[in-house]
Amino acid sequence: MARPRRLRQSAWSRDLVAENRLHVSDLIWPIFVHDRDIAREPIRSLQGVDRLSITEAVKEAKEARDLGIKVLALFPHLDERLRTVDAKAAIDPNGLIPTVCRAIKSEVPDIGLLVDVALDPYTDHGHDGLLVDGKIVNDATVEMLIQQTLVQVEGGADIVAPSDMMDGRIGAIRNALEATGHHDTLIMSYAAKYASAFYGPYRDAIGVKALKGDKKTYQMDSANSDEAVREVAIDISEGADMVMVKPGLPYLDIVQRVSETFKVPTFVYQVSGEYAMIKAAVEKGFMDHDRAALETLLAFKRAGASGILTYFAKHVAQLLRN
Ligand SMILES: NCC(=O)CCC(=O)O
Ligand SMILES: [Mg+2]
Repeated sequence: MARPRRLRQSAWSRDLVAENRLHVSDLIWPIFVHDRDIAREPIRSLQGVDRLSITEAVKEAKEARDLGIKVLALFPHLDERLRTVDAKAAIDPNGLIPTVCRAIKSEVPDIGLLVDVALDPYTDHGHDGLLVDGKIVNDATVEMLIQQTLVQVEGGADIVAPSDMMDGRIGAIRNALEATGHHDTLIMSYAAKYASAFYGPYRDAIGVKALKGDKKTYQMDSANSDEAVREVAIDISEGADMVMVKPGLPYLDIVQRVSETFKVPTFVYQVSGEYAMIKAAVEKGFMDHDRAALETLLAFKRAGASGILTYFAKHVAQLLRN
């Protein structure tokens, strides 16, 4: 008689036949850095996540490296006065992110640094691109993204991750990297990024106060799946080394479809709202923190993800080590 339960009868037999496993090297840890003189500042909507000073970010990079985490993703929280309609702080060679990259690379050269390429932390309106007459203008934004890429790469970033969803930016960034001798810089494209309600706490983390309108003219419509395949195909053809699907859990079907269709390294971002939901439910006593975190991360592996950006990364790296 077929008794699938035979294989489930003990921990050792379940482990023996497990089809997927979560490893610390699957994790990319996003951290928030600010330009203030405060070592750590809690983020109200992201329990357990703080904005860090540069010194503190270097300390965390060392701890992450020692835990076996391979890559940190860096996100800036800028002083209000540096957010402008032209987002010029994004292309400052001595800006916050290039400075953090230099600081981390000088003390922890063996951890990979992934930087975001998008204008939302730098604009006064909170959009990822330049806003002209109520519209996000594509090609002028791409020119800015090229400059933003180059200052970050010159600061020491290893992976650039355009999260803006402008058309043509992967090709333009790849050409600029080649033309400036940065042949080895990796591009992880946020190729299928959906206009999502789950980014709320992230906006709080980077200090976007009042987003004007929404991002539906550039981020994808959650109704669509074929469109994700077209977006990924374009970004690969333009020179992306790795692609990303975002958010994570509500888009597992897209993760699976992209990884199966293209066979390129496919990453997934377990975004701030997904993290915050688990934290809130745990706080209410509705579920177990570590089991919920590990189960969601394993689900991404099962769907075919090569790696996961998650605010749980450091904690889970500690769990996996024990
Ligand atoms: N470009 C990075 C993000 O938009 C992160 C979103 C989130 O964690 O909600
Ligand atoms: Mg695209």
